[in-house]
Amino acid sequence: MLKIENVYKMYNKNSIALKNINFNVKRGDTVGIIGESGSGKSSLGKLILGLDRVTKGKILIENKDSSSWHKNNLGEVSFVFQNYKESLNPFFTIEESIQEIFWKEKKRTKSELESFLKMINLEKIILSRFPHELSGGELQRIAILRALLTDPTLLVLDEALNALDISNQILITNLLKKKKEKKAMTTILISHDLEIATMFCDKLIILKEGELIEILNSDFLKDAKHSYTKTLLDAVIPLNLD
Ligand SMILES: Nc1ncnc2c1ncn2[C@@H]1O[C@H](COP(=O)(O)OP(=O)(O)OP(=O)(O)O)[C@@H](O)[C@H]1O
Repeated sequence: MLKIENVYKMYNKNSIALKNINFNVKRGDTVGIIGESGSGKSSLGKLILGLDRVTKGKILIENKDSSSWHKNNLGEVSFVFQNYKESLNPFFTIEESIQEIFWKEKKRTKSELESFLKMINLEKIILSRFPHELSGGELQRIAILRALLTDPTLLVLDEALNALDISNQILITNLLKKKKEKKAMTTILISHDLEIATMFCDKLIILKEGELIEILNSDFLKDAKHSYTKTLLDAVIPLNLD
């Protein structure tokens, strides 16, 4: 469903954020984009979402250019960015922010809203609160819930699990897995947290200084060839047991 072909991104003459990136993602796959700070992860995420233009190359979603795809299929692409705190209107209660998702449809009942909150381990009391009255982890779960309620075909999560404690990370990844199975939702998880990425993703795209240095199947992490990938993986999984 997603094809990244010879993609380059330059913000100015002297800095190349992405160099010749090539990979494909199948419908329903969960792919992690991994790399250290400044390696180009968010740049790639924005290009996939059609929020920014490639300098060279092509990004196709369902064979349509990513920049036009999301305009024609509004609602099918969803994302949660690292600045999730700004993703909610500060003047809306959490109830209003969730109802906003259904502006084209009938408003959801209180008990439906409560069951949505239950899925992300939040109490109904949250509904009447404003974003500034929630913790970072609570806000992040609301941002993910809102993204999922749009029923996306493609979900891009940019460092969207990092304010969650481990039990909520597991809860959210299980919720995402269910959605993936039910709707064949494709998920791109941008993260520097290799542990969560190896747990959750089918495939890992490793970026270093704007270059794709390795594509790894999560079931075969031991096949990592690049020394940088091995060092990264060694920090979370002892690979040298055999
Ligand atoms: N709008 C922009 N204008 C100019 N340079 C940019 C812009 N956005 C990103 N860059 C530069 O492009 C490079 C890649 O940035 P990017 O945000 O994609 O990295 P990242 O891997 O997501 O980093 P982090 O993990 O810190 O969020 C960096 O050198 C960054 O300074």
